[in-house]
Amino acid sequence: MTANGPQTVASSESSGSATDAAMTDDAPLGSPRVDDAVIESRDLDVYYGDDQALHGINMDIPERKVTALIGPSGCGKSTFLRSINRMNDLIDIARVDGDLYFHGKDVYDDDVDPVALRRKIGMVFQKPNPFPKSIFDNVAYGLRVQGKDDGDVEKKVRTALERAALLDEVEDQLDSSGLDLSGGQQQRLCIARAIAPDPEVILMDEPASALDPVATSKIEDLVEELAEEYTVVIVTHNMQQAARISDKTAVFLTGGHLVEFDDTGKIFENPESDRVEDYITGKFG
Ligand SMILES: Nc1ncnc2c1ncn2[C@@H]1O[C@H](COP(=O)(O)OP(=O)(O)OP(=O)(O)O)[C@@H](O)[C@H]1O
Repeated sequence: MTANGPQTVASSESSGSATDAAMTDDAPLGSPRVDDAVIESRDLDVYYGDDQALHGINMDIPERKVTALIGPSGCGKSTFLRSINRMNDLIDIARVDGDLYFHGKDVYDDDVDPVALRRKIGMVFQKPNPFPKSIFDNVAYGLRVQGKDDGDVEKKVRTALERAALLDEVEDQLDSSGLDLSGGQQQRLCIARAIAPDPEVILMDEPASALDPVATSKIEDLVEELAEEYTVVIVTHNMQQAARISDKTAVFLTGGHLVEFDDTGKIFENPESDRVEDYITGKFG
């Protein structure tokens, strides 16, 4: 990853239609654009009915790094996350304007199949939500939908469980219900389910907030390991967690504005924005 200096713009062949919006007054401080971006958001607005939840979001998400989205409740972190793999399509009143590129292709183009997109950009939710099926069948689910044959499924299920740091704990009980696992194990099962179809990006919406400290620490270790193979975007309320595990941090503030986006060390040690500093130091939010 090559970060640009504050308020600078790297040329991006993959998003030739994008404007230099990062240079406008609304541009976030820091480095909204990076050279090895896999996801590029350009002037992204999201509305729920008449209410605008996100305003002109410009952000490049680097490949195989952890990008954390932080900010006070209701500032639009989850909305932005759901925009990336079009989960907002499932909310009737949600509407998206602007551009969201994945490898240079706008995911909102008419010819993009959202289901295929979500195989490339998987998601893990706040509350572990295994299907009422066996551990094996939970992880195999997406592969079977893709029509993989049984031998392939078996191998990929084991690989996914291993990558999710769960295989050792469940190897002898793959036929038991996923619902019988502990909360932390269930969340790792959901991570295995998300990575089994071989996505490139994993979106995580507060994946550890329902877990105890030990389970949280396992998920944090796992997130860092996953970034060796996947691009990870994680929403968290926990600033220490963002500081510990992410490479880049985006700070959203009230009203749905991205105020600052930069290397995590910079955001936490020397943010450009006074509002971000106040938020980080707990003066509000
Ligand atoms: N399904 C929805 N229908 C209508 N409004 C919504 C919907 N989801 C979110 N919103 C509104 O959009 C704004 C942003 O919400 P969002 O959940 O994205 O924020 P957030 O930063 O993730 O909050 P939190 O940290 O509390 O999860 C809020 O005003 C919220 O009320």
